[in-house]
Amino acid sequence: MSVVALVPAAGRGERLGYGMPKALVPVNGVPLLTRAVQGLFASGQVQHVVIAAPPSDVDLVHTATASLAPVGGAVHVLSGGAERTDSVRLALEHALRVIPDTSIVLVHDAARAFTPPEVIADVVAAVRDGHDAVIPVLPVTDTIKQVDEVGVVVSTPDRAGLRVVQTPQGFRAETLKAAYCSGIAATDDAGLVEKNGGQVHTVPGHAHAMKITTPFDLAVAEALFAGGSA
Ligand SMILES: Nc1ccn([C@@H]2O[C@H](COP(=O)(O)OP(=O)(O)OP(=O)(O)O)[C@@H](O)[C@H]2O)c(=O)n1
Ligand SMILES: C[C@](O)(CO)[C@H](O)COP(=O)(O)O
Repeated sequence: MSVVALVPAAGRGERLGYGMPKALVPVNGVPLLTRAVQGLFASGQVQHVVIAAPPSDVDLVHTATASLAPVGGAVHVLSGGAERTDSVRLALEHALRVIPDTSIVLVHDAARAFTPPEVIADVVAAVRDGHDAVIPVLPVTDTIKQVDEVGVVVSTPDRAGLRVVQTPQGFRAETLKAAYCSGIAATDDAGLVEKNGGQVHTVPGHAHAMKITTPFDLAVAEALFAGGSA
């Protein structure tokens, strides 16, 4: 039975503004996507990685990542979609078609390139333990306000019950397939499972699993990972 990681990597990276697709942006010489795939395989739990690549760079991504797979595993590359959810859907369909023994599916943003392999292994372990859907989370450290359309505060939710959500998000393959067949929308994959009536379990995330979104995030990553690792 295979653990397959889907890696949505087709975003344009407009908020980063680097002038190339964000997944290909190097941090200290190594592209974010390469780092993300290396982390998945370093967890020791993942056999196959399916990358939804920027449509203009499918061949380049294939060449850059093919050799990262361990013996018995493989990296698959396809063209991503217009939105993140389209990219994940395409990668999931590909995985279920070409890797028939897929039992556990991870969905992991290329933009979370520095996620520690231990977090990835913890997510897989929790799915193996019987949870249908598992997400890594961190506590919220700022006070959060809900505001209306003109910026006036409406309420202050109790942050004790709030969590920041990271990836990889892990699923029983059948659970994720059912969620994507439901036709509902959400900003993360576990949100689809939740809206489809499923239960989502949490495990501790890690600060290094931050999503590289802005130039500030990139500068933090370059400083933290200068010379290899923090
Ligand atoms: N059509 C898309 C959009 C996003 N992603 C991926 O989803 C992850 C999370 O998206 P985000 O960090 O928001 O990336 P971008 O969409 O590239 O960012 P921006 O909104 O700034 O353009 C990234 O790994 C990104 O490559 C994708 O595969 N396909
Ligand atoms: C999946 C995700 O990374 C969890 O935090 C996040 O929802 C992706 O957000 P995006 O900015 O819409 O890509």
